[in-house]
Amino acid sequence: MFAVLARRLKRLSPRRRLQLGLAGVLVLVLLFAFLFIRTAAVDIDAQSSVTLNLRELQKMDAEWDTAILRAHVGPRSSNRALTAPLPRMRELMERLHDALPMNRGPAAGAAYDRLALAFKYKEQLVDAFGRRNQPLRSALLYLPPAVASLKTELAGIGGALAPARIVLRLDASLNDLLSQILRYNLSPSDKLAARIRDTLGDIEAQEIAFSPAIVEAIDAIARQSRIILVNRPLENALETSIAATNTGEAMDELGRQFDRAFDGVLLERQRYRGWLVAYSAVLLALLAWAGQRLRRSYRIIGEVNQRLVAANENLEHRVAERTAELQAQSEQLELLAQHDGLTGLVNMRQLTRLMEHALVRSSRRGTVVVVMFIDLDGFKAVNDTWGHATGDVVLQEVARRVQARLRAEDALARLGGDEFVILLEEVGSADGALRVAQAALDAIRSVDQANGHPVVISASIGIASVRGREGLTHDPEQLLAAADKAMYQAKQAGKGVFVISREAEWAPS
Ligand SMILES: Nc1nc2c(ncn2[C@@H]2O[C@H](COP(=O)(O)OP(=O)(O)OP(=O)(O)O)[C@@H](O)[C@H]2O)c(=O)[nH]1
Repeated sequence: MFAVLARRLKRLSPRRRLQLGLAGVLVLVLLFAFLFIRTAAVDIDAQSSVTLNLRELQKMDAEWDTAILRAHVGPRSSNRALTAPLPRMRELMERLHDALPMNRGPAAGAAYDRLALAFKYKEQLVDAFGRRNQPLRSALLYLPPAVASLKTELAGIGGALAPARIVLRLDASLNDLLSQILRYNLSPSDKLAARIRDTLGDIEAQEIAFSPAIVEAIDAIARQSRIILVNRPLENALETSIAATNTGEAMDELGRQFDRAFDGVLLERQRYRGWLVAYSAVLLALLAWAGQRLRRSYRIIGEVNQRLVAANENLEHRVAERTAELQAQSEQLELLAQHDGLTGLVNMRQLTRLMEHALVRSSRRGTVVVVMFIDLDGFKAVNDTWGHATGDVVLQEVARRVQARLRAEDALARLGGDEFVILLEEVGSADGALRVAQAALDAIRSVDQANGHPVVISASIGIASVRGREGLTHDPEQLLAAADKAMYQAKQAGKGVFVISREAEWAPS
């Protein structure tokens, strides 16, 4: 699969590959961020806060129950003890409500709703309980001392005015009432209530025999007794209902739901941690693979680079060789361009250049430049008799022998065919020039055989010269033309001689 992927990637343009690479890196980073956030997404503080709130609520609820019990059985009533915890409990309920989103699913919400309903109901019941408890506590506190006080009164002046039988009966009824009320307070029942009512009726029936003060005391005792009769069972019923609200169980359920949610989050975090470890391992493997590819690429680049350097050195070597060859060829061409191929003498082009330089030098130094135009005599006959090859040998031999008679600084050129030119510089006198002409003539005449064939040749030589500044007024063509003209005169004079141009100039003797 990797190979197929790599092949497909290779087919893409570099720009597209770069875009894909960047997108890949982005996906890897996002995936890493997602996994990391999932593993870190456990707010331990929030969880602790929920647990603490719930515990505090449970504690306050238990204390509330204790306060209710105290109000129920205790001697005094305290409505404040029943209502004081309510604001804090409401606040805790609010906090738990705010923490509900930490749960997933509807179970925690339902448990919270049940608890809220139970609390609301319990609050109403406690409110009603408080309203009943107040007069009941007062009556219960009132009754024993009131009965004792009345009894004392009956034993004193208040009883002295009434018949002793009635006083005794009222005293006994009061004793019954007190014990019945106390029993009723502990365990109310309809039967006991009926007996208390009977006792009360009996007591009230005897009022007529007593003073108004005693009547008033009896009425007050009867009133308080009836309050106890009415409120005791109601209060008991309210307390039973309060106990039945079962807020404790509702809180336990809500606590279980929160614990389950927290456990779920913890499990999820462990699962994502596992994913994160696996992801990191894959990422490391990818990085190792990329590193290996990179190393391989560098190695290939290094090898290619070495080969390029070697090829470059080879190329430089070949270029140097080729340049040297071209240089040699160029020099050869230059040589060919300046020399006559048959005799190796300088040609017309080079002769012209040599003459230009010689004329400049003579004008500067005031010396004489001499040009001798040589045309062979009888050469055609050699060609015609012995062939062109033999004619060539004659030309080469003429060149060699004339050259041998000249100074190193003198020049001998072949213009073509059987025409040669001698260039002399710094010629002291006309005699000197004539000696050279004679030597050349002798050298040419000395060629008497070629290729084993007998040959007879001579030469007609025309001599021209120019001196000092005059040289500047002459160019090579003029000087050569003057020599050529003189050579023509030599031909006309019968060949085998040399003629000096009439314009020739010589150094003053
Ligand atoms: N072998 C040979 N012959 C050449 C060459 N160049 C020219 N020739 C021949 O040289 C001869 C020159 O002719 P001419 O100068 O009239 O011959 P000549 O017998 O010396 O006659 P004059 O100059 O009138 O005395 C011709 O036959 C040309 O064909 C060459 O390079 N080699």
